[in-house]
Amino acid sequence: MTTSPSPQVPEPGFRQSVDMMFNHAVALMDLPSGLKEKIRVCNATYTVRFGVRLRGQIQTFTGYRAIHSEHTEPVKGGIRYAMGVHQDEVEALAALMTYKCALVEAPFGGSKGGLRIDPRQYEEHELEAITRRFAYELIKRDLIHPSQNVPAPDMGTGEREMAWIADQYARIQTTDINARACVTGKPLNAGGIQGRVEATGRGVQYALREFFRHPDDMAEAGLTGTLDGKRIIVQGLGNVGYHAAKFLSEEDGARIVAVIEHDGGVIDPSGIDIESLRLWIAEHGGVRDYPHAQVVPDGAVLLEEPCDILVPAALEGVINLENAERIRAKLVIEAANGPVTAGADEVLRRRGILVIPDLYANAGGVTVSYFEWVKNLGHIRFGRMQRRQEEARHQLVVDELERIVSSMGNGMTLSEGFKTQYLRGAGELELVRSGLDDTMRTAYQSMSALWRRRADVPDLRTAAYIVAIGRVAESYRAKGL
Ligand SMILES: NC(=O)c1ccc[n+]([C@@H]2O[C@H](COP(=O)([O-])OP(=O)(O)OC[C@H]3O[C@@H](n4cnc5c(N)ncnc54)[C@H](O)[C@@H]3O)[C@@H](O)[C@H]2O)c1
Repeated sequence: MTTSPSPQVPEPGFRQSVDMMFNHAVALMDLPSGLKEKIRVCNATYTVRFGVRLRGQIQTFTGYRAIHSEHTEPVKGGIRYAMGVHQDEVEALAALMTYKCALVEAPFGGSKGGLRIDPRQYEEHELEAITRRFAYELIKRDLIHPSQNVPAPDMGTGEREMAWIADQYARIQTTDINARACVTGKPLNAGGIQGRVEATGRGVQYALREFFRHPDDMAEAGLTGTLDGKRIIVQGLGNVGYHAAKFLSEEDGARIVAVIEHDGGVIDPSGIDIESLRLWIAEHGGVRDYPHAQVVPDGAVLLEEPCDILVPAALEGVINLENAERIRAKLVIEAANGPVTAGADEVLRRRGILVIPDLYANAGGVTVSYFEWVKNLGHIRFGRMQRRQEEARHQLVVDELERIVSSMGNGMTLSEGFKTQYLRGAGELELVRSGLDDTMRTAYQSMSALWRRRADVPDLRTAAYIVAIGRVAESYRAKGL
């Protein structure tokens, strides 16, 4: 492990970083400057403050819902529970949602929400009361609504919070037959879809598999072969990091050589057993004292260990101007949103370290959220065909889904993989995984092809932004502002 003094260079904030990445891309696009500005800005950010009586006194909470772009509605984006939540952060995350949805052709505009709270400080019944109150504030302003604004889980929230939100919506909007489609990431028994919990980590796996089918891109990173035996470091063993690490190690033969968590890191060059570590964290609240690998108190230094693939899957800004020169991965895949700052991005590029950008890498979550939303709106059950006569019914369902999707009038279609699997009578999980795989492969190909085709496009991130912004611009051209 190496250390060096921090350079005295100003680091842009998260929102400035996203703006800088956007600006790099639009500088290479032939779009009217007014339209560029319209696409860049966040349309609106709502701040709500509300009180909840807890432990005998009233506590006041602050929450946000940012709506970046309504070029397609509903707008979509997770709700984050963390102490660091603030307006700039939700606006940056909402902007990323706009570009992410456009890149993977999920028919949504971009939004994001957050509540400034440390969820670990509250009992479950307290969190339920706070979540229901926050949801109420958003519902009464149509900031949660099946056709207007559809949240999902993000850091600090999961199925449980989404179930409370869906239930709160149904209690208020008692006549809305589409109530279940007001939020995605719900538990199965509350209108969820199989494969949503794993979706973002699964998407990271599919993204890496597709990268390893592109020898020219691999050569840029100095990588050869397949995922088998590759050394991977993961930061954050939460929803995204855990599933990515689990699938990559169990199904692709990759070796997870280090894991970084909020209270430290663990390192073992021969490979870490992800299930055992996950269990330890669940029981002990962190990695400290984990007995089966070396534990390092300052986990962040493990970002700088040599590896083939670095998977930041926790916070934004963790690879920045302070440590970018010391990163020794060949490839960084941004499973989290915004883990590499705009300044660090340039340093990594200069040093030949390839970055697979967040707007693509973690798009698995919103992709499967789209399947869940369509399932809820269609009031159907995806599932295995029982009898021959059900074939005709399956075709009817596909036709109906196509009608729903095309009636949105944004040129979107159901993927061929999804339709084929559905007509074949595959189970819901197979359908979801095949649709996700299709989506991740197609999006990678569009991003990589543009990067290869245009000498002036410096990296995959800029290519991804150009593809995404081009689609948003096209939507404005077709429908007007
Ligand atoms: N959940 C999704 O479907 C989804 C979809 C797209 C993008 N993302 C992004 O992925 C990232 C992680 O989200 P998540 O849903 O997995 O959150 P999560 O809350 O499930 O997990 C986050 C993990 O990071 C750990 N962590 C917190 N601070 C840390 C630190 N300083 N160093 C190392 N680890 C730390 C936490 O202990 C936790 O295990 C976020 O950037 C989020 O926006 C999530």
